[in-house]
Parts: sequence; C-alpha cells; structure tokens
Amino acid sequence: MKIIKVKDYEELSKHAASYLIEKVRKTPNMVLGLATGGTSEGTYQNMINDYKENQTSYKGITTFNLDEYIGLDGDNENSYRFFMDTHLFNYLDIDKSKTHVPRGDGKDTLKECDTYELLIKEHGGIDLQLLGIGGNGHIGFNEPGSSFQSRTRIIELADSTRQANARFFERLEDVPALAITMGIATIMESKEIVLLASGEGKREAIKRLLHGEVSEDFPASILNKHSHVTIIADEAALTGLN
Ligand SMILES: O=P(O)(O)OC[C@H]1O[C@](O)(CO)[C@@H](O)[C@@H]1O
Repeated sequence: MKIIKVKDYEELSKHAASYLIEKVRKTPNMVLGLATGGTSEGTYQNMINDYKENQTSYKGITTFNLDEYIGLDGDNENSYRFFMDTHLFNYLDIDKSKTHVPRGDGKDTLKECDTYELLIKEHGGIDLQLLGIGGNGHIGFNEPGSSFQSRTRIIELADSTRQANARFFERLEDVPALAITMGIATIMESKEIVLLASGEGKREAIKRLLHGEVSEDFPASILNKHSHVTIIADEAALTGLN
C-alpha cells in the first residue's frame, strides 16, 4: 500500500485530481469508479477547473459510483446521482449515459443490485476506484460486519453513518436507513484503488487501516490484501502514524 502524505485538504484535492486526470489522459476509455461524500468534493472541483483550463476529455470514460441511498430518486438533492451531476458530470464533456449510479428510487431494488453488478462485468470491471473512508471503516456503504465476499446489495446504514451524513440533510430523520452499495468483493476486483482521507476525524480509521488486523469488523482493512492501493491523506489524518 502506497501512502502519499499531503499538507491539507486543499493539497489532497489537487493531488487526487491530478492523479485521476493523468490516468484519464493516458487511458481515455477507462472505467472509473467514483465516490461521493465531503472528501471527494474538492477533487471533483479541481477536475472541473482542469477541464476548463485544459479541456481534458471525458467523452470515452465510463463511470460507476459506489453507492446510493434507497428512497431518493435522482432528482432529490440528497441523492448521490444528484451529487455527482452537480459536483462533476454537468461540468465535463462526459456522456451522461455512460455514468452509472445505482438507482435508489426503491423500485425493484434487488434487481437493480444484480443489474449493476452485471453492468460492471460487461464493461470489463473497474480500472480505478476512488474511495473515501467512514469513521467506522466503511468503504462504499459497506458497514462493519459486511462480508468480504459481498457484492452489490442492499445494506442497512449504521447509526454512526446516518449521524455523520445528517449534515447534508435537514434533519437526522431524513437520512435514509437503507442504501445500495457495491460489495467488498466488487470493490476489491478493481484493478487499482485510491483512497482519500482528510482531517483528524479520519485519524483513528486510518490508524486501524494501516496497523489493525484484517477483519470484517473493519471493512477497509481488506484493502491490505489488494495489490495496487494508494492512500492520499493529509497531515491531520496521519498525525502520530509512521
Ligand atoms: O467523505 P466523507 O463525507 O467523510 O464520507 C466518507 C465516505 O462515506 C460515504 O459518504 C458514505 O457514508 C462515502 O460515500 C464516502 O466515501
């Protein structure tokens, strides 16, 4: 596992964006796995800035997002489809029909999980998956206790996750209790993984990821078994760690 230490969130966002942009330029038809959440916002903003300045093209790129709330359709401003459209896709030359976010409108969700898995396979898998990390070690919405063999499925969100994400909603009660998430096995099949972590709120999680045991109690720990993982983290997230 390679660790890139940067000064702060601003640097992390620039560094992560440059990393992704370089990959996109080298492989303009790549399959990119994307994440939502506060950590990735700055990265996406830097990708938009680069697009304006350098016209890096995303026309050939296919994307798959990690997860989506169940009960929110794509027009809901708290859905991850809405997040991706308004934080990235709307500002690039990407073909929207090639951007995939699990459908969370609650209609035939079990079928949606299978369809999503199949679609990833049909595209030959994910070349590079971007990840954030939850304070409890979740990746995607794979909460503690998720099987390392799990695939795209419905998951009940942990209370701590709903509380952490309540900042995006009006009230805690509005945060959906269920989500669709790529499974751990789905994520692990990505050819390359880049995980972002910023701030002291992620320090314990990064410590456990780097120094704890590999266990389903801490989903991100499985990344120790992947052959091509880069962690980009800022000083606050890495304080006290070697
Ligand atoms: O970047 P944040 O908002 O701290 O979230 C960390 C991770 O948790 C999720 O938001 C899910 O709760 C992921 O989408 C994200 O990668």
